[in-house]
Amino acid sequence: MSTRTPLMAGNWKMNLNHLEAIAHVQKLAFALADKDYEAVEVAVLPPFTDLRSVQTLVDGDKLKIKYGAQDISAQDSGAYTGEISGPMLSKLKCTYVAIGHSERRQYHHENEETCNAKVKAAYKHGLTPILCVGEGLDIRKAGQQVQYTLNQLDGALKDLPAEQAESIVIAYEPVWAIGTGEVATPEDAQEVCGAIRGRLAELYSQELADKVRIQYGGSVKSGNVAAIMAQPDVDGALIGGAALDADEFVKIVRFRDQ
Ligand SMILES: O=C(CO)COP(=O)(O)O
Repeated sequence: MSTRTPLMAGNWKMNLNHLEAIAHVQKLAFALADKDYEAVEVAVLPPFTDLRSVQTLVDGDKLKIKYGAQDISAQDSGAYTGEISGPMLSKLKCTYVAIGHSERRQYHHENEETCNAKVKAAYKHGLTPILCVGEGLDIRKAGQQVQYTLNQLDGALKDLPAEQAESIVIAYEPVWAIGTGEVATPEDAQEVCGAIRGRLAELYSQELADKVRIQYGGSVKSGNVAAIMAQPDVDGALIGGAALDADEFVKIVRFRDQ
C-alpha cells in the first residue's frame, strides 16, 4: 500500500481571468471539506495573471488548496520580455510549477535542455516542479511510448540531486489523450507510470522512486478517474478541461466515491 498522498491538480491553461479565478476557487473552497484535503492534495495552476488573486484568497481565508504556475523562466531576472521568474512565483507563495507541458513543447519549442534548466530554477526558488512528459500519437502507434517518455525524463532530470528529485512530481500526459476525450486505458497509464518509477529507481534509488508522485493527465473526468487511480503507480491526475468546472473537479478530488 503506497503512502503517497494523491495530488489532484487542475491545469487551467489559458482559461479564467482573475475575477473568474476568484469565483472558481471560492466554489472549490466552499465544496471541499477537511476530509477531502486529508485524503488528497488539491492544487490549481491558474494563468500568471490570476496568481495574485488566488494567493490573496488562499492566504486570507487560510484555504488548504495549493496553487502554482504553468511555467517558469530558467532565468532569475533580466532582459527576458514576457517571462516570469522563480523569485516572482515564490514571492506569491506558489507551491508548484508545471514544467515541459506538451503545449509548451509544441508551441514554444521547449525541449529536454530547457526543461532541465527550468526544473533546476524551480528548486532554486523553493518551488516543486510538476514535470510533464508523454508521447505523441505517432510514437504510440510505433509502440515506442515507454522509451520516448523515459528519454524525456532522463533529459529533464540531468544532474538533479536526489535531495531535490525526491520531491518532484511527474505528470505522464500522452499527447494524443490531451483535450481529445480519448483517455488512455488504465493499463496504458500504468505501463508508462510504472516505467517512470522504474527509471527513477535506476537513476536514484528504489526508496526515492517510491516517494515520487506520478500523475496521469489526458481527458481525465469524474467518470474515468477512479479506474486510473486504481493503478499502483498512478498517484494523482493533472486535469485540464474538466478542472474548469468546479463541481466536476470536486468529483474528481473525491474519486474514491465515484
Ligand atoms: O493537458 C492536460 C493537463 O495538463 C490535460 O488536458 P485535458 O484534461 O483537457 O485533456
